[in-house]
Amino acid sequence: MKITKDLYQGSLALLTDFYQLTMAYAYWKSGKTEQEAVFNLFFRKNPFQGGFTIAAGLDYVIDYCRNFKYDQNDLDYLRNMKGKSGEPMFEDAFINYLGDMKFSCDIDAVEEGTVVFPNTPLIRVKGPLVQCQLLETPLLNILNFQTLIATKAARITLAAGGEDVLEFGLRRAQGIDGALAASRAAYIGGCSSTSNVMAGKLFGIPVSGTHAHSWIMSFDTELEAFEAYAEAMPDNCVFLVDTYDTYTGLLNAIKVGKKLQERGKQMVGVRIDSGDLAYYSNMAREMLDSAGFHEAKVVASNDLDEYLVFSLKVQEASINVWGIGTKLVTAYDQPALGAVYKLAAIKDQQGNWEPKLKVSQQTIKINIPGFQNVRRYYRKGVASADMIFLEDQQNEEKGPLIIDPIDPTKRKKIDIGLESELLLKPIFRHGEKVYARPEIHEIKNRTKANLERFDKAHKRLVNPHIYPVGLEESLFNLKTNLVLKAKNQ
Ligand SMILES: Nc1ncnc2c1ncn2[C@@H]1O[C@H](COP(=O)(O)OP(=O)(O)OP(=O)(O)O)[C@@H](O)[C@H]1O
Ligand SMILES: O=P(O)(O)OC[C@H]1O[C@H](OP(=O)(O)OP(=O)(O)O)[C@H](O)[C@@H]1O
Ligand SMILES: O=C(O)c1cccnc1
Ligand SMILES: [Mg+2]
Repeated sequence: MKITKDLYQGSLALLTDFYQLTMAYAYWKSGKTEQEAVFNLFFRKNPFQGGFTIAAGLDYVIDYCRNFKYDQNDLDYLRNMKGKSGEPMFEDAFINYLGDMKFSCDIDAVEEGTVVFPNTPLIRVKGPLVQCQLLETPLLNILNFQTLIATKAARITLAAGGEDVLEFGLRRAQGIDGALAASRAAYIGGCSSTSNVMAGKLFGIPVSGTHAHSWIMSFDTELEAFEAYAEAMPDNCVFLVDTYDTYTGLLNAIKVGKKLQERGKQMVGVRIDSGDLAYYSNMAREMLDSAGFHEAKVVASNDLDEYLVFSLKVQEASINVWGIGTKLVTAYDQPALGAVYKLAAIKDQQGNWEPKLKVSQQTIKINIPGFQNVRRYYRKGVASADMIFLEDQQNEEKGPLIIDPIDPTKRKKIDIGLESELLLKPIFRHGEKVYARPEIHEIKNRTKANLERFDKAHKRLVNPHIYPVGLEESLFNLKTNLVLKAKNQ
């Protein structure tokens, strides 16, 4: 297993776009490597046309930054890179500089499992320009995917109304790493367990599983297959009842369930993986109930997503547990979040922060300049607005006005004295971790608790009400002036 061994145990410093290294070299040649900069990572639109997003991936980022070091193999690889002329791409002194580089940034981030919205920084990286730059690609790689999948899982589990959702995605996930990261993020987003045993081992996620059609097909009869399974796994019997005929399958499951009872064991439930899931789940419930198996679960699977879960609920299907794979772990209807990482400010020779702006014809693509933080306000315990502000201009007493970054006619006055919290928490200071990494179960609980603090209107699957996120007035003015200045250049 050379590939996986190299992937997970070697240095990940080269897991980056080559242009980060060409820029790093050019920064070094220009004497700019140590100039202090601040970058923000944010996305522009909630995925799946939804009304919210769940932040995930920070724990990977922490690992990545703590281990950020070019090892000898990395340096040799770079030393051997040749330009078009056949000359080495990078001077030796630069390679040595990379070898000596020690991660020394300040990082502030939104904790995993937090509900987040477009345009607010999920991560703020402050430090030497070259280090901030080199972190762009890996940070985006990690956070884009895990945040996307955690959000998908949250949508699905909301649709399931608190019932168990089992993540079954490994076989159709985007490769090995995609599968592992997806299982982790799906758990954070609200799934109860994963079928991916390695994810269970690596992340401490509960693992669960039933059995496949092949198990049934390997016997002469379905009944024999159920009996043999019950013999082998008396405490873990979820019988897959649809291999031949679901009605007969249910009769067989009940027969074996009764035998289990005689042994003092309980059948956990049945699984239905084809056909009309509303019709067959209701049939299963009725048959199980009349046989006295009131506690037995009806598990359903087969190409499910949040919309089908919602529809099956409306149809009053008797499903208690949802097995969901492909559409969850591949984020089927939106395969990328589209978060970006932009320079927001740089320190000038005098040590003053100079806000930076990337202009664009599309207003949505103009970044928010300056050294920012985000404050979330709650009214009677319910989240009511997020304010992006310049960290050195906190003014709590005033009762700020927030202005929509895209449509400045949308404004909201925040009342004085509302409960509030800062969303960006200190993670690293001068390269040292200052954040206690929470357990994955704690993160999952945060997702649930966070979602409960938002109005239903933001959580519905289609046409959600847009949650207000705005720029504090002085930040809005700064941005507007910079845009006007840039356009007049
Ligand atoms: N009551 C229902 N309402 C809406 N969608 C449903 C309902 N029951 C099942 N579905 C969905 O309809 C699709 C049916 O899939 P498909 O056409 O592959 O049939 P199938 O039953 O899986 O067939 P096969 O037995 O060949 O696997 C699946 O995505 C399934 O989740
Ligand atoms: O449908 P998903 O959400 O991806 O969930 C996982 C699916 O994987 C398994 O069968 P598989 O699809 O491999 O075979 P089958 O459809 O022929 O049963 C399982 O029975 C589910 O149907
Ligand atoms: O345990 C299961 O039932 C399972 C696991 C993976 C994929 N489909 C089903
Ligand atoms: Mg299938």
